[in-house]
Amino acid sequence: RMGLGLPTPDPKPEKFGFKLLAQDGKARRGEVSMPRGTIRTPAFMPVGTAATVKFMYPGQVRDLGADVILGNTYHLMLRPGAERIHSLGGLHKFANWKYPILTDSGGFQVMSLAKLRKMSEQGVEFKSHIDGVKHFMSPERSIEIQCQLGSDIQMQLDECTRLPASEDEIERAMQLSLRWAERCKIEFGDRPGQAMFGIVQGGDIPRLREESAQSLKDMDLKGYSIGGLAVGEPQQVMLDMLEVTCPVLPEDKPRYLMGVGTPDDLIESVSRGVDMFDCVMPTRAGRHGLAFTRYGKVNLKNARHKDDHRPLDPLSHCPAARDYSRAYLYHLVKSNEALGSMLLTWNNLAYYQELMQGMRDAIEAGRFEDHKVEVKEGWARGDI
Ligand SMILES: CNc1nc2c(CC[C@H]3O[C@@H](OC)[C@H](O)[C@@H]3O)c3nc(N)[nH]c(=O)c3cc2[nH]1
Repeated sequence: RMGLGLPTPDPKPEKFGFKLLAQDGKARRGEVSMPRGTIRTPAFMPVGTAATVKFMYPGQVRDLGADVILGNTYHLMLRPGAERIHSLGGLHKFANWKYPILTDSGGFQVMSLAKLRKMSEQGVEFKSHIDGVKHFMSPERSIEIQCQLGSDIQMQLDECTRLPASEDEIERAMQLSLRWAERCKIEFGDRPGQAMFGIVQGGDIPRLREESAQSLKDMDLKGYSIGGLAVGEPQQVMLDMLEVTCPVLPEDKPRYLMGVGTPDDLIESVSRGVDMFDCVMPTRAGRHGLAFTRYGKVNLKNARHKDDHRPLDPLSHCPAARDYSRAYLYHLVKSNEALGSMLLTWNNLAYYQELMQGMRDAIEAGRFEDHKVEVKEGWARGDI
């Protein structure tokens, strides 16, 4: 891959596992291994919601250093359908991505996208936002769908509370999610090469975060997601909840912060003990003319780039950052040309993977805090 450290191809691991390779303060360098491959952590997982990382070829995503991508149960069960993907050989074959895939359980999307929902202890009845067809999503059904997709890392069905919310509301949803985690664990059963992660809830209430994390730890799961964050709360609240949650979670299991985040979110969360991340930010921002670089953000919709012959970043490994002028990118974005979305998505995913590689190297070298300062100074310096 483009100058990004190749993972040492260890013999095909039969079982899902996590190895902690180095620590620097609370920052962790590790490896999540499974039959389809190894995830180098801290890891950023590009989002491929509808079985595609938008405007990217799978090989391109891989060449940037992505060890794993995301799929989404809610979207794929509605279209093209989990049974259809299963009969076509599963999601890896369908999307031509032979490496690990992590799928979300659909809980988040049911609450944010579906219409006419009816929640109960049993599960959630909802109507598709695409064609209005009625569906029922239970913990068991979510795991069944993720198994039909062939997902390597599966999520429990949970209820993610939006913030701000009352303590009672947060507690109710957190307790329900714990009961659903138990049911998902039973449904998932014994699959040595795959994992099902529990999802810590508890909103912005430390007591509830600790209770959720401790209860999930007692279930002895293969990995732990931290949910219910990046739902509108200030960054400091999110970081405070990480300070409360990570110390309760087992050291020897991966921790995945869902839906996060900006480059600053990533570096601050790694320094508080998070291993895995997913976010639509780099891909969605790319489609809206926004470039992430080592010099900070560059908004290619801004007329100040009209005559700027400089590339986004001459030091980047990525052709999108090196071989095209800002003036040209401005022109593509203003003309709503597909190549604009393609090049900015490519640049942004390249930057996110470079950011993660830099953190992995810094933790191994025991210089994470210094590295954090250097990276933030680069953003502050602004444009080259
Ligand atoms: C953006 N902030 C955020 N996203 C979140 C997601 C969806 C991520 C999933 O949603 C899609 O991106 C929006 C991708 O497919 C991704 O896998 C969550 N999913 C579950 N099950 N539980 C949560 O508590 C949760 C919290 C989130 N906070």
